[in-house]
Amino acid sequence: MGIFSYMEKYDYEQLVICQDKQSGLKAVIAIHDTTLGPALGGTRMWTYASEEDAIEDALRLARGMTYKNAAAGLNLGGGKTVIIGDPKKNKNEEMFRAFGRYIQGLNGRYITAEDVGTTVEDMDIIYQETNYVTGVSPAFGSSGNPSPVTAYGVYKGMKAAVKAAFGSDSLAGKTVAVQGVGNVAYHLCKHLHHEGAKLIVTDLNKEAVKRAVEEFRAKAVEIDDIYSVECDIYAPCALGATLNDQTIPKLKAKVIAGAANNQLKESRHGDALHTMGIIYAPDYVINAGGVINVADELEGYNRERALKKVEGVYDNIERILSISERDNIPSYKAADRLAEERIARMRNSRSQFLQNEHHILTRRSRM
Ligand SMILES: NC(=O)C1=CN([C@@H]2O[C@H](COP(=O)(O)OP(=O)(O)OC[C@H]3O[C@@H](n4cnc5c(N)ncnc54)[C@H](O)[C@@H]3O)[C@@H](O)[C@H]2O)C=CC1
Ligand SMILES: CC(C)CC(=O)C(=O)O
Repeated sequence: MGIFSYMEKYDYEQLVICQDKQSGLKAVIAIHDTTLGPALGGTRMWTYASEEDAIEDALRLARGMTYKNAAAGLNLGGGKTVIIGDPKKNKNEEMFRAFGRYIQGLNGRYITAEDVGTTVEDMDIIYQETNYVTGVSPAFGSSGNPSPVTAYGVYKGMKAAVKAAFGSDSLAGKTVAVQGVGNVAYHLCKHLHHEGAKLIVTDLNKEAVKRAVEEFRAKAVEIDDIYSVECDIYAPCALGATLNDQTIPKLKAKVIAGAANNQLKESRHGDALHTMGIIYAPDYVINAGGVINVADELEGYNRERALKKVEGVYDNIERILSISERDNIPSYKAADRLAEERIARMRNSRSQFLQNEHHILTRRSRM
């Protein structure tokens, strides 16, 4: 499908292609929907197989942010950036300065933060060029790395999903298979270990696996074996699309609850999980802790207030799973419905306001 047809199909507002020869910056900023407010979403740096793959990833992730921010009750729209490159080899200061100027050029329509491959230090550099960046160092009055807070939200959401599946939200004695033990999952594993869960982990990065084995007595398995291990909960915490035709038939877990964005390869995979009776905590609802945390910066950051809001992920997952059960619909559909209804209500109330304003102006011109 051509880019314009794809953007039209899912109602995207804007796609910005940024390049800076000197620094090697090649970035794609996708803004999906700003009905609720400026588009907030992180910047991912990744080596993509093709430019088309990078654009598609930016678009898909941006739309996910619209739904995430709406479902979390934030007054923010959805956007995301991908920078094409290897975060271990291709970063430089000029690149993030150049990127910051592109963000500034959007004049507040898009606000960024961390995602896979970018760090607080990168945000600090962007901050030299624009105020439209969050997740900057606490030294600047900002909230710092969002990953531990995302993990806290995933932990709370996992408990709500476990309650729906097993009748109690305790994770003590439960076995959790964690795919990817990076920034978010490391902190998630800490919470799970502390509550007495047993951990099975895998990661492409052997150092990350070693740390989880040593600190949390996790059992390590090979990359492809994580889907078929005996466990109660599968926690996808690496990249997207890991719930697909190949993996779903292998799953033994009764609950899927993890941090990764865009876990379902296609919507029909969410339908398949529902048919199989697997409780799926919708990705953008359970992993909203990070964005809830950085969004708090927009009101003047208060850690305690932010964490309180993040605890609401438990209630949100509980609500969505109960709608899913009541209406016998897949949980991803229940979540999409909540997000879409909120956006539609706000769009409607805004257009009502404009209509009234128009009415008053028309009357005035007759006086
Ligand atoms: N950092 C945050 O606050 C948030 C992150 N997310 C999502 O959560 C996921 C994880 O994010 P982070 O922890 O920040 O990223 P990260 O890059 O620190 O961790 C991801 C880990 O997954 C590993 N990995 C990649 N492909 C793999 C595979 N096929 N099998 C096993 N391991 C694999 C990587 O080696 C890495 O250690 C991403 O999908 C991200 O978009 C969502 C919301 C907020
Ligand atoms: C990392 C977050 C602060 C925002 C984001 O991009 C996300 O939730 O995926």
